[in-house]
Amino acid sequence: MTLNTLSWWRNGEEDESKSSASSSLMAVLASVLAVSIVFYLFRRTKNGARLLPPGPRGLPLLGSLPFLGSDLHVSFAELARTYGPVMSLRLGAKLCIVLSSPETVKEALRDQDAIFANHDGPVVALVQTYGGKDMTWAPYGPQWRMLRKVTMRQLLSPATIDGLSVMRQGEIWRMVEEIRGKAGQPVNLRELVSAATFNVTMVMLWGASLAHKGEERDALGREFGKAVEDMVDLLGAPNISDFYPALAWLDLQGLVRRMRRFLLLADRIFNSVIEERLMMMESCREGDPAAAMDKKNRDFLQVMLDLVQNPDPQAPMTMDNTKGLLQDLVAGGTDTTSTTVEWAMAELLNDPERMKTTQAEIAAVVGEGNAVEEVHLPRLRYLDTVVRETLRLHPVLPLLVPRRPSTTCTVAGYRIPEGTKVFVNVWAIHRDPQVWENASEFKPERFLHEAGTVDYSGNTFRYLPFGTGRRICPGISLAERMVMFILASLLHSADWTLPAGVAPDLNEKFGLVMRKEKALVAVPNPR
Ligand code: HEM
Repeated sequence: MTLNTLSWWRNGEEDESKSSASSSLMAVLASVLAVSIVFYLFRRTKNGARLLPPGPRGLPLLGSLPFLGSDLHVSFAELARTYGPVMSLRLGAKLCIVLSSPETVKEALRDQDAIFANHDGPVVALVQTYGGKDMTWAPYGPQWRMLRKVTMRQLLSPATIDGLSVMRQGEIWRMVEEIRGKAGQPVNLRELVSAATFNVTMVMLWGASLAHKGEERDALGREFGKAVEDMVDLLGAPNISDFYPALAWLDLQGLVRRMRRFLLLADRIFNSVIEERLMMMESCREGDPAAAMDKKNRDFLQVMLDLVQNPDPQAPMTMDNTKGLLQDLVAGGTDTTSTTVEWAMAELLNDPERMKTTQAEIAAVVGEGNAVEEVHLPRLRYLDTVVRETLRLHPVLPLLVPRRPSTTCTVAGYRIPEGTKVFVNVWAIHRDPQVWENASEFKPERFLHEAGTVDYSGNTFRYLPFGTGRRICPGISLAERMVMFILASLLHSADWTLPAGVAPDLNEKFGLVMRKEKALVAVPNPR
């Protein structure tokens, strides 16, 4: 093209004066080109990084989109073998970076934590959260800080979590009853566990409003639980609007429309529980002692509404923030927890010896015939390693929540431009044979030997099931407790086997939350 352009200039040369004008113009063009090159090189040198990270070239307009399989984490891991632990590629119009080693993640998310503190949310996330009024999708800034502080201090603090243990226990014991009633029959463990997790989350969120509602509350749980699962799938669905932001207004796949339908349902439920609670609070103020809520056992909703009504001047909380946080806690707390339990059960069903070891420990700590209680959990050390190993092989968010650097920066000597979408391939790091011995094997014992060196804190960059840095999951201690409690209760209530003729399978299905491809079905045999 350059040659053609130049020949176009030459074709126009008719006499000497024109030729000299043309020479001057060529000189000007050459100077502009030279200055641009120097400026370009200088910009790259100033950032300390000369180039974008290596990566596949891709096609014009489409980038690498046509070449990626449906399991994005696996495609990224395969490409990283060729291009290295910092890789760049285009997905449609979007420049993306993939980090796939403990060193590069540490350099980005710890050493440059503030730059990488924005999540890069999909278009549908803003619809789901009243325009980003929640914590997960809020940009890193004052609103996020306020919501994070409130959540850590008031909702997910050890005191609040302890205060709600009786409520959790009640729900899990109901699940155990259901299992006993189905002895010898195949049970869909995904449905059972996600219903139980959802009920536990609901009682923690607005338990006081559910205390007397029996069947009505179970029906609500089923309807809302299924809707939340679909909503989480929508958050992870590939969306043309995310790859080509200029086309977002067309909503070509109708994903925004689907998210709006979910929001209508969520809003109806949130508004009705909030209105009911506000009426309760009003009666309480008017002196009706039956309406007063035990201060110690306040559920999450009560804590949030108290904050809306008596705002902390440094952290003013609005009704939209309340509903946004409810969305975060429902989405963040249910699917992640039940998916982890399902993977752990799938691994143990695949490994009967380790299933026996786990059950023997639970029986020794809890006692045959007794119900599991949360006080038993700290003594279940082997079960703890089973959970850690499950989260290593099956990190529920295999690419974490993508980040968006707020300024151009450098990782491993490469330039990471502001505004790119940065994926952290935790799945690949957790299965990297250079990082883990016998990386693809399920060996919980490795965590007995690694005790104290590998934890959930996000400071061990080869193990990041809850992420790292400022955006690390705020629900770690609740998640740990719920996963352990549900698993211990399942394993103590029955001897589980796969249905006759069914082979163990551990196939994954990629999504924001990575589930088993097929729901796990198993038979609870009386012990
Ligand atoms: C096994 C269960 C869970 C796993 C594996 C998990 C994992 C994660 C991960 C990987 C992130 C992203 C971190 C990052 O970007 O670095 C995250 C964020 C988050 N999680 Fe969890 N999580 C679990 C349970 C929970 C629970 C029980 C809650 C609350 C009830 C919760 C609430 C959140 C919230 C609100 C965020 C967004 C934080 C922010 O943007 O600042 N999660 N979680």
